[in-house]
Amino acid sequence: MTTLVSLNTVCKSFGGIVVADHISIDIHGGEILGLIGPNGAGKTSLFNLISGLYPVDSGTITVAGKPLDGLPMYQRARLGVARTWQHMRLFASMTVLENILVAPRDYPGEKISQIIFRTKQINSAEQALCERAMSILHRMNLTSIAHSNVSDISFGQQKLVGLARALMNDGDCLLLDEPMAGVEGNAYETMKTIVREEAAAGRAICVVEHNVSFIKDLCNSAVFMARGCILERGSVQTLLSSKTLADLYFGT
Ligand SMILES: Nc1ncnc2c1ncn2[C@@H]1O[C@H](COP(=O)(O)OP(=O)(O)OP(=O)(O)O)[C@@H](O)[C@H]1O
Repeated sequence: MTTLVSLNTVCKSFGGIVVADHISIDIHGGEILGLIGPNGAGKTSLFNLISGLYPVDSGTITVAGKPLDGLPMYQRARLGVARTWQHMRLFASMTVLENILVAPRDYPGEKISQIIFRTKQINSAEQALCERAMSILHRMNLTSIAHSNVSDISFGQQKLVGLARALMNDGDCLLLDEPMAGVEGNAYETMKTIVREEAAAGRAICVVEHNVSFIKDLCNSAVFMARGCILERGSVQTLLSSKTLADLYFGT
């Protein structure tokens, strides 16, 4: 198995709050790794460090062998780091399709010289992006709402749009931050299917999720975090059958 995402002794503190304390994790292509732990454990912070929202204090992160150190978010996205957000961050006044089209890895026509001299290529690249976005929506059974305003669709559909936007990156690393929170019914099943398909396509996927049955269903293994530390890595079943970890997680 190829290691696609690698964190090596990553540390990060905000003042006195330690969110990452010498974190080392490898995620292989095709793997779905669950990241579980109580509120405030540092799970989302880890995603923020990988995606470049915050710089690490020390340690290294590589994706497909390329170091991300010091790179801003957009350059990490270009290297194949894609993520969803706990609070979706969709553009409320835009359509579903427009929300997805903001997120390819490269935009055609970013340079003024291309816009002037290569209009045809830009048009066909934009057409290809549009087709790609529609094919992702098709996989999610959402083509009928492609032109709906994103604020007019259901919460579960909005969560899927957040995932669709991340999939536009087509990268090696997919970070899913609480994809199932508030999602039920068809959207829940679709989310599971798509995440499985993306792993089967060889991506390294990490899921932060409090929905334990989703994690049990989907993840090959899981990491248990608390107070910025990894306490244990193993199967979800094993982690949750540990009384110490269950006590920490559920506060029982
Ligand atoms: N930018 C920041 N500045 C200061 N403190 C922060 C910052 N980001 C996160 N924290 C703190 O770091 C700790 C870990 O937060 P984080 O969101 O990573 O936890 P989490 O495990 O994802 O929790 P939850 O399951 O509730 O989403 C929390 O105490 C949080 O308040």
